[in-house]
Amino acid sequence: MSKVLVSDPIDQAGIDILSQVATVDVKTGLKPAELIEIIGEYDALMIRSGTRVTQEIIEAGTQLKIIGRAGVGVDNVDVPAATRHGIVVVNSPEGNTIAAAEHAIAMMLALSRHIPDANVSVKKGEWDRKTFVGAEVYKKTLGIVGLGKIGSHVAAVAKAMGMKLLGYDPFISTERAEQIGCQLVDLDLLIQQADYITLHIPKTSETAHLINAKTLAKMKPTARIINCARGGIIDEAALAAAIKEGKIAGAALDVFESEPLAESDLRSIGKDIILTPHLGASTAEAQVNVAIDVAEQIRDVLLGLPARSAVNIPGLGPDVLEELKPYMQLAETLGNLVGQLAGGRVELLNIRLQGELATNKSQPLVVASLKGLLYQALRERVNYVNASIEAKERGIRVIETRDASVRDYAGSLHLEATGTLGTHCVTGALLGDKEIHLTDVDGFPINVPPSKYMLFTLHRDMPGIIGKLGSLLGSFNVNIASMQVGRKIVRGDAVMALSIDDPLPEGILDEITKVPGIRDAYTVTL
Ligand SMILES: NC(=O)c1ccc[n+]([C@@H]2O[C@H](COP(=O)([O-])OP(=O)(O)OC[C@H]3O[C@@H](n4cnc5c(N)ncnc54)[C@H](O)[C@@H]3O)[C@@H](O)[C@H]2O)c1
Ligand SMILES: O=C(O)CC[C@@H](O)C(=O)O
Repeated sequence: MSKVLVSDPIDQAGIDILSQVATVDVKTGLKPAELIEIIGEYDALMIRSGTRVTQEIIEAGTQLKIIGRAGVGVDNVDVPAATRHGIVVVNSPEGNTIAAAEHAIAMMLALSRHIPDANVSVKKGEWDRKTFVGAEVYKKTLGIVGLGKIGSHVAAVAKAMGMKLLGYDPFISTERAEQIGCQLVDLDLLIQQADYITLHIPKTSETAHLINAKTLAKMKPTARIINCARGGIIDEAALAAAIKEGKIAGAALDVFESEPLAESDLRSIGKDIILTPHLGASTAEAQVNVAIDVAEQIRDVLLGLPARSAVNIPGLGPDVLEELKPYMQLAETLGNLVGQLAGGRVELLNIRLQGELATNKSQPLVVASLKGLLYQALRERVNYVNASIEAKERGIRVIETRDASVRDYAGSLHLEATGTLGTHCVTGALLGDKEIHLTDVDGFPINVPPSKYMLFTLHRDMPGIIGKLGSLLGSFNVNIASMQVGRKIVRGDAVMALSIDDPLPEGILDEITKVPGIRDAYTVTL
């Protein structure tokens, strides 16, 4: 049975799902060295934002197949290192969207009305109504930086409260911004005009210290800024100074450059700053959502199925996966077959998407073909995550082409592998949308489903040859399950495709090629 380590607090709903397929150990608060020591036993690691999954941990996780982040941000995982090791990294892109958006709105209102400090004051026995005079958000301008999932929900709620919306997001269109009800502007204008600024962007090299002493100096003295996205997008020292010097009116922060927040000037600011300990996703609902979302993906991957939100499998979102799943299996089978026919070291793989497949996304099919091609060399170590990297490292060049005019089948895939021992090609299609059929081998038309053990011969189409091959196989106790000949012209060259019940015994291939008329023979295991 597989083993899963849960190293941050995760809702029980997720643990229950994992327990269906694995032994689950919940060990929270581990130090990096403790995690390194035990990670080698586990097939999967499930985390929230508390565990930092470094390259060292990934290298120690020799059995790891998947890292599941119960949340959105994967900045606490070394994703490139996971990719190099063929480990799938999944997240829950939408499970905590509402929770994070509502936290940002709550922060904005709490900051405007000084609710946290007023609450503390009353609890201390005071009745001070002067100190806590606030500001309304109605008719004020909210500048939203990042109009993705959370930013869009913040926009909808803020609009309903009568706020005017400005948005900055270089990756969305004006039309999308209009749909959200935001006027798309550049960052400078947003910073200068907004009464409230809320950040909903990832932390990247471009967004690190996006809000700094210079940008803070351009804000209105009455402006308030909210960060429920990622620590480090705001320069904390510059922010503390700007509030203390009255350059801006206040800030509400849920995330920090370093978490937990250590000694910081931010703590010494009174009612004009609100600090929460990374609570954006901490609602009962969001924790159930993300735990279920990620646990289901870990379960699926441990069962050998694909994950729907893998961040390091390019182009393989749930919609694409649903549509292409049967074709991915076809691509993998053809890759495996053509790799074995080519033998030696493959240097070039030509992938042609034919018929209706020509209009589909090609990247997942390329990845699946490469996974199949590399299977003989790498076995279980190659997967959808690292197939492209492994191929690149082996110097395998990939060419993709499309031909919508091929209409023999609704959609078909043609793979041609050129290597040190020559060139071979195979074509396959799906029958009834599911069943894989080989429809061409080395240019000869056939129509056979692939089987685990197969034998292909290239021979002259002449009387008696099938009988001779059958007798030879019989003398080695090899049972033929099915056989088909593909030829272009009568008594010309032909291909024979045989499904056999067991692997071919050692030495028999040489005997087969000695049969008069048989030029070549290949055995494959699929
Ligand atoms: N505080 C929390 O607990 C909590 C919870 C959930 C998410 N988050 C964080 O919130 C952020 C937003 O999450 P989301 O789900 O909305 O992500 P998302 O991917 O849906 O949206 C992010 C948006 O930012 C935009 N963007 C990227 N780089 C930008 C840049 N340089 N300038 C302006 N816009 C840029 C993207 O185009 C995208 O539209 C992430 O950092 C996520 O980790 C925090
Ligand atoms: O795990 C958490 O509570 C925080 C999650 C949040 O930062 C996220 O990116 O989804």
